[in-house]
Amino acid sequence: MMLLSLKNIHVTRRNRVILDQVSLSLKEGEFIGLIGPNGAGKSTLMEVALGLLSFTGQSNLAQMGAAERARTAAYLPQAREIAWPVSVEDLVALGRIPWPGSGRSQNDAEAIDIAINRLGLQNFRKRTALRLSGGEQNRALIARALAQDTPLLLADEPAAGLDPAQQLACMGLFRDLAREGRGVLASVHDLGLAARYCTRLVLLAEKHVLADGVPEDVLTDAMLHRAFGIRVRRVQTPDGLAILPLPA
Ligand SMILES: Nc1ncnc2c1ncn2[C@@H]1O[C@H](COP(=O)(O)OP(=O)(O)OP(=O)(O)O)[C@@H](O)[C@H]1O
Repeated sequence: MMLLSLKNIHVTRRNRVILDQVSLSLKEGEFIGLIGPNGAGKSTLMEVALGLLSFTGQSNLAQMGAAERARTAAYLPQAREIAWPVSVEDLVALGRIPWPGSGRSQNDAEAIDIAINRLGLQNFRKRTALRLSGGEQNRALIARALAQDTPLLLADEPAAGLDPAQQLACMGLFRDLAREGRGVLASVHDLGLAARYCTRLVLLAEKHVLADGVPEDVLTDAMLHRAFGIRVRRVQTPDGLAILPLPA
């Protein structure tokens, strides 16, 4: 089933064209890594998809009412803001707001437990989220998105600020969610993580989708040089492809 359908997206910010003729679709079971240089428009595209920014073109999510959209797509924004001194458990429970019971039903309790366990936050449950480290707060916010229990998850640089083990756990979690039948769109800067964990990569640069396909077809020398101005060293490991960026 198609979960996300963006067609001919055009975005202008402060009289500057940021995205032009961008189309992207995502089906259940896919974990798409959105890659591209700083400023390419990855966050912009996610905000547009959710109807949070004005644009021309079509987004199936932006066409939905707020309640339906909140039950279809969870969103981890790039700015990891926790506004109040709530416990991790209460923060994660906020993900349940779109559902009947607003955090207090049996379903809510189960979804909150699952999210806390999958992010390894059991020992932080009663802690004030504002007093966690940056990486721990990030995991709590991913748990909030997971508790929303939506078929689609949009995550803006979910692995940013996580230690290497937590980066692997985070990417592994998203891969598992896709294997369980959800769809995940996540912006990723680490090309090796993107290559190993994503089912598909979409490379945004020069206002367009420069490449869209399986990782080995997108991460070509020519594309990486064009989009990032780098060359790379590739190492095949038993765990998949490792990519070392090098100056051109
Ligand atoms: N509030 C804003 N007003 C005007 N321009 C903006 C605003 N926010 C972002 N931009 C511009 O839009 C472009 C795309 O930004 P965006 O944050 O979507 O890029 P990105 O690919 O997510 O980058 P990064 O990898 O650095 O997170 C950039 O050129 C940026 O300067």
